[in-house]
Amino acid sequence: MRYGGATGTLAAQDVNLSVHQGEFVAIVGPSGCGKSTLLRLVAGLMPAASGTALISGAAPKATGNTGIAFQNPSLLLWRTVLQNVLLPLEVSPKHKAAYRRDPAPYVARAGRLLSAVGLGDFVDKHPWELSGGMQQRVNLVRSLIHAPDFLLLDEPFSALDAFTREELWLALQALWMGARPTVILVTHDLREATLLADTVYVMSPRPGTFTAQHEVPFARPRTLELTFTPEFTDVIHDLRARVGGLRSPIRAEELMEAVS
Ligand SMILES: Nc1ncnc2c1ncn2[C@@H]1O[C@H](COP(=O)(O)OP(=O)(O)OP(=O)(O)O)[C@@H](O)[C@H]1O
Repeated sequence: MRYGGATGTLAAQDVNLSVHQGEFVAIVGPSGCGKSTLLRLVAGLMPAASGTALISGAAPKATGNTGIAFQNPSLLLWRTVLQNVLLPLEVSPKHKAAYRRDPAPYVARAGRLLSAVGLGDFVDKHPWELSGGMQQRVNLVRSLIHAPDFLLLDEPFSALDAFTREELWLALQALWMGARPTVILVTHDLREATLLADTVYVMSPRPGTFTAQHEVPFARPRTLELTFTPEFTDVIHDLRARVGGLRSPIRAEELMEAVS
């Protein structure tokens, strides 16, 4: 994928990824390496300069039952929280007819999901009345409202405090174990990737390509306690070495000189 024409930024190159139905994949890598670009291609939001993304053998848009929660919540300011969450149902080929006929079961599901993420009292608020972390939770719920078969998540927990984030990890794990959607999660958090994923892929700096693939060996359901065990931290250290070796270093001394 290249942005801005033939001489523009080459964001991702030679990216080959096969995800099995029901698999949970996490993608980690240094900032700006092309992770979000890959998700946009898989979501069918833009065409690749070369190569293809296929979901069950078809172009991404044709599948119609994908849930997307990207980094910036992009909620519609004039709609309430509930109306924002219900938005995918207005366009989902699988659900829009049933939703128009009888919205009540969908509204009930939205209410349950919002309560589950601690937003039960905010259904009638507008996005500008919410904190950044609350908006991110609405964004996540919106991606789940139509019970997607395929879920694309781009740092969906990044604006949350550590405790809420951990709770939502467990909620997402429970949801995945129940409904078994296929998930691609982009994250900077190696603990999050290792807790949630079957397979963690490491991306190189831009132009991004996969440099390592790590199968996570732990049985589910995985607990937060697991993340503090030596076996788990061994995996984190291994991933950290692979990602850390790829990052462009931040030079603390130069930074201090520059600001002084
Ligand atoms: N719309 C765009 N137009 C031009 N260049 C872009 C655009 N979007 C992304 N890029 C460039 O493509 C490269 C990859 O960006 P991308 O957002 O995919 O990275 P990322 O790995 O998701 O980064 P981060 O982890 O910091 O969110 C970056 O160099 C970025 O500047």
